[in-house]
Amino acid sequence: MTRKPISLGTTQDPVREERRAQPLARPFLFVVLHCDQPALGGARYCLSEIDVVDIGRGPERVASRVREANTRRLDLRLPDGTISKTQARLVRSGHGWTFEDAGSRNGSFVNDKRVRTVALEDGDFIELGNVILRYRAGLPSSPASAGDLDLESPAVGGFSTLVPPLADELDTLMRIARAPIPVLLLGESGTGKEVLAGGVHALSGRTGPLVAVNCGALTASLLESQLFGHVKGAFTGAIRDEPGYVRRANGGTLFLDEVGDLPMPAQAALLRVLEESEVVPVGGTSPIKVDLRVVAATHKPLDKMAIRGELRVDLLARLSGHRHMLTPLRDRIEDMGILVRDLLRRSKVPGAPELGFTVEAGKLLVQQRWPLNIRELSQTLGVAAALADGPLIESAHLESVHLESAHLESAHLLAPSHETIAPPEPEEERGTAPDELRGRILALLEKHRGNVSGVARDMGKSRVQVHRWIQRFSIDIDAYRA
Ligand SMILES: Nc1ncnc2c1ncn2[C@@H]1O[C@H](COP(=O)(O)OP(=O)(O)OP(=O)(O)O)[C@@H](O)[C@H]1O
Repeated sequence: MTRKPISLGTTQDPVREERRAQPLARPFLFVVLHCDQPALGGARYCLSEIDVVDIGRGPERVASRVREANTRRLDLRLPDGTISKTQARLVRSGHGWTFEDAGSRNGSFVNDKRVRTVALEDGDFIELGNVILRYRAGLPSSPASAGDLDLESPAVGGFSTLVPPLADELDTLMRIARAPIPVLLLGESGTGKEVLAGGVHALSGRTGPLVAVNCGALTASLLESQLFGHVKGAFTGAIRDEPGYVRRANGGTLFLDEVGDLPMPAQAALLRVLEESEVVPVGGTSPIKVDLRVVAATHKPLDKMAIRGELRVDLLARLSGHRHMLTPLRDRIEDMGILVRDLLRRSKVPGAPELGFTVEAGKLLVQQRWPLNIRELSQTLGVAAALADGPLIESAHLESVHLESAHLESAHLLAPSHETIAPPEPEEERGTAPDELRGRILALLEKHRGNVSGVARDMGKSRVQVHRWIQRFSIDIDAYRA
């Protein structure tokens, strides 16, 4: 009988070996955004094996690596009529890179300044025609994430990124997703934890449903019934059997959203389920087995909460099979093109033309710090798309970005950083509580019969700002126009 050789961990499998390799800091060039054609998404090119990058106009975005004598050249073609055939060149100089305009028709800009030759610094934005590129001097990347990547089409739930260190973390999460390991998603509000929870479920191969529980909304008196269900007649009003969240997720994924808001009694109850994999419905007598995969998410600092006694340490340990920290949008600006493409597609009215941006508006998008992350970007684009008069969104349509982000940013810098991973909730208007502000807007909409310009005038605010508030407070404006 022949025996298969047993792997001792020192495998010859090149894919595994590659994944194990330590990340190295490598230079990258990103195509961040085609302002007038955001549907083109973005791309990244690793510069570590390259001496020169030539950039110019072409029929489509395509990069080819060529070796000529002793020079390793990357030729990058961009589909933009305002870019010259020979637009610009990046040349390796010592440990860094120099940008050179090649005498282009419309000029080249680095960080908003027209340039001929300039030594590039980490994070510099390069503007060529309608295309915004970015140079990063040294991003940690494994051999797998150091490859060139052109992302024209989206990937499953939240797993798309051009940024190498994020790609490595998401690759780990994708592999974890297929095992029944509990996953804890941490990150600021609006970074996409819920979207990623959906992605983890989709990749898990589990055939049951994804059931989301908003932990902050569990009520103490109904807790057991909400989680574990009840039998008919268990209490007044229990007119039929109810399975509850946990049993509904049987064979699928239980998503514990805002797990940092879980009341103490619920923590004990959940811990029991996770340890024993069975529940007893309220009014029931025997335990029922459940097959669960748990994904939890929060923007709160759970470790600190556990130290302060606000979260049970044993529950935290149970939830933390694999921890994944989501990156704030400001630290993955290179993904702006692929995010904008997906968000615009989602808010597109059927039959309406594809929207793009003027270069000025595109620059605003990549220069903001987005304290409320992808949610804020999504809302901003929703309003801008509604306000755009033609095929291009202009800076004026993104006006609220200047106002609110700057406002929140200063609030964030002053906030005590130990209380939350996230920036604080937005101040609606200085000195105004959200309910009060909502009431004021409703009264003015009534007065002006749904005319937003009238409301804006009375409040001394821009129309864009009022539209944002209307969207945030879920006000049905048509009801006032009738
Ligand atoms: N990768 C993505 N691509 C496109 N849209 C995204 C992505 N990630 C998040 N979004 C959008 O951003 C918004 C916020 O996402 P989500 O609710 O998942 O964030 P969150 O981190 O769970 O927020 P919170 O902590 O406030 O609950 C949603 O509208 C979502 O559709």
